[in-house]
Amino acid sequence: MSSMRAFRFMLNARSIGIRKFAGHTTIFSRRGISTTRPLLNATTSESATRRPYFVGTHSPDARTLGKAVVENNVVKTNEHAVPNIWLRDNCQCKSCVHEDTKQRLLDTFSIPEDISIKASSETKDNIDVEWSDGHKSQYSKALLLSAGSTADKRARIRQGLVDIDLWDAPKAKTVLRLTFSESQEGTPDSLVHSILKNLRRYGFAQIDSVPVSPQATESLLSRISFIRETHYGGFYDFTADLASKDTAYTNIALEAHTDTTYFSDPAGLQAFHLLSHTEGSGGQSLLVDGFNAAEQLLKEDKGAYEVLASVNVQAHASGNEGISIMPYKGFPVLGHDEATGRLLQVRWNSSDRAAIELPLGEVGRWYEAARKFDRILKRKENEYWEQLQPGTVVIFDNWRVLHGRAEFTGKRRICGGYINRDDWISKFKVLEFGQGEVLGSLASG
Ligand SMILES: C[N+](C)(C)CCCC[C@H](N)C(=O)O
Ligand SMILES: O=C(O)CCC(=O)C(=O)O
Repeated sequence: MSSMRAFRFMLNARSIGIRKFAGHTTIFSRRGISTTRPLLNATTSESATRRPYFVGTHSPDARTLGKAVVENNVVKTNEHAVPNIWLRDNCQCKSCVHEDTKQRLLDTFSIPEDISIKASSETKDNIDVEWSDGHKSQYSKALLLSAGSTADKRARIRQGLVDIDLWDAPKAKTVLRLTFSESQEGTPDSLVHSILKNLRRYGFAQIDSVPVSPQATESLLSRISFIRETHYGGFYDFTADLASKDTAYTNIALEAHTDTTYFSDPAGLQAFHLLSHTEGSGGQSLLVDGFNAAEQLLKEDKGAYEVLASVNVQAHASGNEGISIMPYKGFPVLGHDEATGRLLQVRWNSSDRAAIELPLGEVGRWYEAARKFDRILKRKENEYWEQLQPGTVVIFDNWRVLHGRAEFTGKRRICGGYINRDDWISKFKVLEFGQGEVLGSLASG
């Protein structure tokens, strides 16, 4: 008897139903609704299809192994037939894809449902086909092998997956610091690429010798991508004056957190440049590698990790007059790529947290798991403290690295900006992999 059937058998006659969702089982009975612990080990359909969660420090293997061939007018990648509709829809010729915009010109659903290959041939690197509707297409074998490979391999270029280094405080201190330089055209691409490589590998980058001005800081950030407008404005230059009704605009200590958990799409990058701090002291900056903390939690308490990966939490920004910003749905603290199981995002902000999306009687499970994560985040060896100095810009991946600050006295002025996740990953992967490889992976990634 399967474990699910055994589970159903175990339930008494009064249960009027079971609903499984996201690994949880909710029992509807005359006594009301209760949600059991996630079915971590049961072979239920959801958990069987959900990929195991992992943090992922190694990028997927770039080699596209195996072979792509055409036999009897059937294109195959590693012995699997490639559906004709997909092949025809992904013809890359100039009449099917706009040469400049790279957008599909072909009307996908004008393709006959019974489209077939009338003639075909292959060379070392390509497969050529003539379709039953007379159209001719060519496909690189690399594209076909990539399209037939694992979800993680297909995500490599799309998500800019490169090897990453998890770090604690001692390790963070060894990360190569970068030095600002500027040519006529502004910050050279080589420096931008170095900044983005550090951001992708470590989740943060420190750039020294930046001119101590909002203008130079904004110019540097804009070389990565455009700065995101929010209810705080765009490029920010702030101090402890509650100009915006958020504790960042005060002098109190802020524990390690990620920003903008109240946005459906939290800011991708955040940057700080301390412009001045006079008539007082304190305000040290804190960075914590959320992916390193997640890895530690996964090793120490898999159940707690699963809870933080599966229970959605709401957040809000409600300080400013007439504003109460919340995401369109709740999101888990540990966000994963459903296709691969890879950790993609840490959303952690106790100040801005709103509802926990569990039946009220069940929320203890979330607090228990969150407390364990909080303890890991607050381990001294995980806390990288640095007193920012004018001239140093720190940029960090707000989807991975948490930040905070010590309380301070006196007048402290910081400028910086947010950059969207999709925009900085776009810039990174084009610089890292090259435009050709990025565009070449669109159909298969
Ligand atoms: C815009 N600036 C960075 C100055 C302040 C942003 C406040 C962010 C807020 N505390 C949060 O955790 O999302
Ligand atoms: O003032 C600082 O150093 C950090 C403020 C902060 O955490 C934020 O703006 O999100």
